[in-house]
Amino acid sequence: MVEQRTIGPVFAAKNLFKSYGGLRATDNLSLQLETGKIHALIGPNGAGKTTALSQLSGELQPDEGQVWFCGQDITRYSMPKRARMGVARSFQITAIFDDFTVAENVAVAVQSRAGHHFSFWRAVGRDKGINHRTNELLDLVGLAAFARRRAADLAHGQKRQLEIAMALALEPKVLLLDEPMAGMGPTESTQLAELLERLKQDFAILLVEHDMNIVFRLADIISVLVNGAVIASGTVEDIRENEDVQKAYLAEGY
Ligand SMILES: Nc1ncnc2c1ncn2[C@@H]1O[C@H](COP(=O)(O)OP(=O)(O)OP(=O)(O)O)[C@@H](O)[C@H]1O
Repeated sequence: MVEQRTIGPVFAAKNLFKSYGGLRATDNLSLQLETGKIHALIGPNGAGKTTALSQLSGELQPDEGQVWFCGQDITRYSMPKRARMGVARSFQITAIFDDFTVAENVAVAVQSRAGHHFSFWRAVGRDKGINHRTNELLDLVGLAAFARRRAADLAHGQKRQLEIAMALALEPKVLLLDEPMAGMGPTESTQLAELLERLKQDFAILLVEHDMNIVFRLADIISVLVNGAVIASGTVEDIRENEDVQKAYLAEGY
């Protein structure tokens, strides 16, 4: 678990811009993430959510602006470097090995964090420290009962739980979650929402999510993107009542 707390924002985007030809996909985007809070980024299709997330994770460089993590300007750092520092993007940096068991997948992630990248064939499953941490993570995400199951045989929602366990193995401070509920039924979504509620006290979380019920349930702060720009930012109540937001969503036929 992450014990260290940072006062103020752990992670911040400052005045990001990104254009594709004449199209401004990110238009002066600023936002802040704090430990213990879920900040949801919402907006109609094509509003620029994925483009924004990619600049935060390091997959994409902004044309202008900065990304800060724990007081450090990380704008020019690659995605792997940011991940090593503690900025985890789910669900794109974690690749599940289908033929490994659930526990083996988590153990590989734990071991890679511990720095044994090249010896995992020999040591996975034999190192007590790694096994202990693996079991802790499986408990945390609710997969302890499935530890010995082949990863390929998990249900869709359980794979998402496994991906979260693998992301947590890297001991991040920031979780950037890219539509975690996509493709899930109501029961699986509810389970994942409960997991995020359990996790949130220890992390600064950015949630890009289409499912408004989930957003309204989980978010402490919501920022609404339209044409790459934040048109409103505030609490669930602020955003529900905001006329510009209602118009933007109505225009899209929501
Ligand atoms: N590589 C690219 N080249 C050109 N245009 C792009 C590229 N990536 C995104 N865009 C455009 O930038 C805008 C924002 O796209 P983005 O995928 O970030 O939106 P989004 O809010 O994530 O959409 P959705 O909710 O549909 O996933 C869109 O108009 C999109 O067509």
